[in-house]
Amino acid sequence: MPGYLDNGSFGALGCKLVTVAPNNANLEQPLPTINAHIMLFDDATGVLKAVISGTEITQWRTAAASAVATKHLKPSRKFEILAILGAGAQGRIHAIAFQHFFKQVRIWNRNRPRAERLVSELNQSSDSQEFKSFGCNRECVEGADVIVTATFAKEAIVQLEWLKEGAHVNGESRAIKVQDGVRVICAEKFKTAFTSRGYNSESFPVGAGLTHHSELSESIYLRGEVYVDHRTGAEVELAGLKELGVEFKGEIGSLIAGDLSPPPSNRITVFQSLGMAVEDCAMARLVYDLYKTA
Ligand SMILES: NC(=O)C1=CN([C@@H]2O[C@H](COP(=O)(O)OP(=O)(O)OC[C@H]3O[C@@H](n4cnc5c(N)ncnc54)[C@H](OP(=O)(O)O)[C@@H]3O)[C@@H](O)[C@H]2O)C=CC1
Ligand SMILES: O=C([O-])C1=[NH+]CCC1
Repeated sequence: MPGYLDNGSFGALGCKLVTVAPNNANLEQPLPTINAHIMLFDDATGVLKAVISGTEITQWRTAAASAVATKHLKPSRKFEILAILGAGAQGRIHAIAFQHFFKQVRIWNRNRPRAERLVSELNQSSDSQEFKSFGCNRECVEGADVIVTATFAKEAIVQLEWLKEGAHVNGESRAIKVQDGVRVICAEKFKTAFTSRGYNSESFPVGAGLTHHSELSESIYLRGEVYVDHRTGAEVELAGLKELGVEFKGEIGSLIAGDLSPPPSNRITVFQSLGMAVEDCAMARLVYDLYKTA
């Protein structure tokens, strides 16, 4: 993921290399599923300045982007309940980052003991918020003001009729349309991981029109007001949604810049996050500057 932040005093030129290996969580000694490194270059000379671990940066900057999207899409709403689907790395960091704006944080995970472990960890470190694990995704979502989906589910795990009026959803998983003929060459050991995500050929994953509509039901995208982080990326990576007739209302950056107004507060809103390289570049630059002044 190459990126360039064109800013005189806070410029950053970088490239993140990121791998996704969903089976890492099942290892005897579990490893993060998403591992990353960021190469940070001098933005004037192009000289390499640092190679920075990007695993935690990816976790935090993704939750930060969702928080900013939530704030700008729902500027006047008072929140009480947050529902997080997925108790992996993203679920955990979203809970930590969002907790102060909610009275109750609900966490659902396909494998419930993992949600219970996370809830127990979070309750120990907080005395004001209530963290609660849920065994049923519907119960977790119903009544929530804000929902975060952070799983590798290939079927919808949130339905439109479960959402209350004015709810906001941060969808982390990409809705990928793999184009016909596209092939990703991957190591033998990752084949199981791809199979478990719905790809089913010897040469993984073969596109052949495969549409991965991610975690939200199509009706949520069709009835909600859908915003993205990066329109150009969304046109490609969310091509399957566009074909369904989903309209991307705009980028979160345009709301922040004041070029767009937030939708009426009673509308269901969706931030479909793709992840942007400039987010990683900005974070790498911050880390680098802190390191140099420490
Ligand atoms: N938009 C962005 O910028 C970014 C998006 N992401 C996305 O966020 C998501 C989570 O990533 P991360 O937290 O790092 O991954 P983790 O491996 O740490 O967590 C994965 C989570 O997904 C759950 N899960 C896996 N398969 C399924 C399934 N078929 N149905 C329901 N739940 C499932 C796991 O549950 P269990 O414990 O039961 O296995 C676990 O809760 C991924 O889709 C990833 O691509 C990640 C980084 C950046
Ligand atoms: O933006 C990102 O780094 C990622 N998005 C999905 C997996 C990793």
